[in-house]
Amino acid sequence: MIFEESTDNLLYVDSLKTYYKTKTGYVKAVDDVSLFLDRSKVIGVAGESGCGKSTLVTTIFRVVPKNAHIMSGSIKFKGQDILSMDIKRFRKEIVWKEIAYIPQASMDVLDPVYKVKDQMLETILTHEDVSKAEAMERIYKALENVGVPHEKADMFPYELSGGQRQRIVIAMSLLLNPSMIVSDEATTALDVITQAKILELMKSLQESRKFSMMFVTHDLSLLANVSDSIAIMYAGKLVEFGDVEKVFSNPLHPYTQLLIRAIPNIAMRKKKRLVAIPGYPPDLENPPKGCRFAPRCPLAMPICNEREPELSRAEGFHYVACHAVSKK
Ligand SMILES: Nc1ncnc2c1ncn2[C@@H]1O[C@H](COP(=O)(O)OP(=O)(O)OP(=O)(O)O)[C@@H](O)[C@H]1O
Repeated sequence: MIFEESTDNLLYVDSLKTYYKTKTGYVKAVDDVSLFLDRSKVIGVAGESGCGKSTLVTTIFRVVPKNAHIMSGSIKFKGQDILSMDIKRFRKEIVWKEIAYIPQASMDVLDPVYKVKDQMLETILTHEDVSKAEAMERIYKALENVGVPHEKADMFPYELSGGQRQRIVIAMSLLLNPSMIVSDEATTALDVITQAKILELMKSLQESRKFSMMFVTHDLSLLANVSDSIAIMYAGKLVEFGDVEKVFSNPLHPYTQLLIRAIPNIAMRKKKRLVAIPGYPPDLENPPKGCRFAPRCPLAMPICNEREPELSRAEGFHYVACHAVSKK
């Protein structure tokens, strides 16, 4: 247990291991990950495709594929272990009501054969004992909050644009006033202008409604303006975790440094060339013995190929798992 549990923690993930069983072994998709999210705060989880972000999210929601195994660890929400909770109770009391989900593809939440209002009604009526009229009033208010006209409630999802659908999913996620929203690449499929608007909307709703948010993305640049803390994942491991200002102004892990240097900056473009990270992430069925980033790391030392670095505190709320940093 690296982080001491506190009453400020809304979500507390401790030493979580979620592996996928294959014909030849186990894919170590989330491998000993610990992190926390405080009440009314935003955590950004970033890393390249395949580093285990979605596996972390599906483990929290208990919707992992059949071949996934939670090997060890725990996830606490408001102090209660949600992995060992009875699944029916979890679905009734936690999903949507306490933790809501905004996925990358809004169609994963919106059923194409039902009108928007019918899906929103169902979300309310399966969890709460309110009249249909009351529920409709809440739906219109929720749509207003995300800038979608009332008449769109009578449409089918395919009659709406991608941005409108994403706004509706955001409205749906807030219908039951959850304490936490998990957004998994929720803006990735949108054009940059719509993406910026949706991000702004999510941030302003988060500030006014004071829910916590886990914002998962492969695009680190999106996190600077929305997050309070940042968790960087690499090949199933958490390699850096800390206060957003600290991570952006003083990235400690060589992988985080490269990720930040890979962010395009229009103002800097003439002076600085973008740096692509050489090589590929390892095979998670047979990851390297020591640090999983060592084969791509410009600072790798012999110990990095031998021993796995542990996440440890650098200073204040800033943690890193790197032998080169702990040697400094
Ligand atoms: N059902 C599965 N069976 C076996 N391996 C899987 C399964 N689902 C995912 N994986 C593997 O687990 C690892 C983590 O995948 P995951 O989808 O969690 O990563 P990610 O960071 O969310 O990637 P992306 O951004 O591309 O969605 C990858 O190596 C992936 O190939």
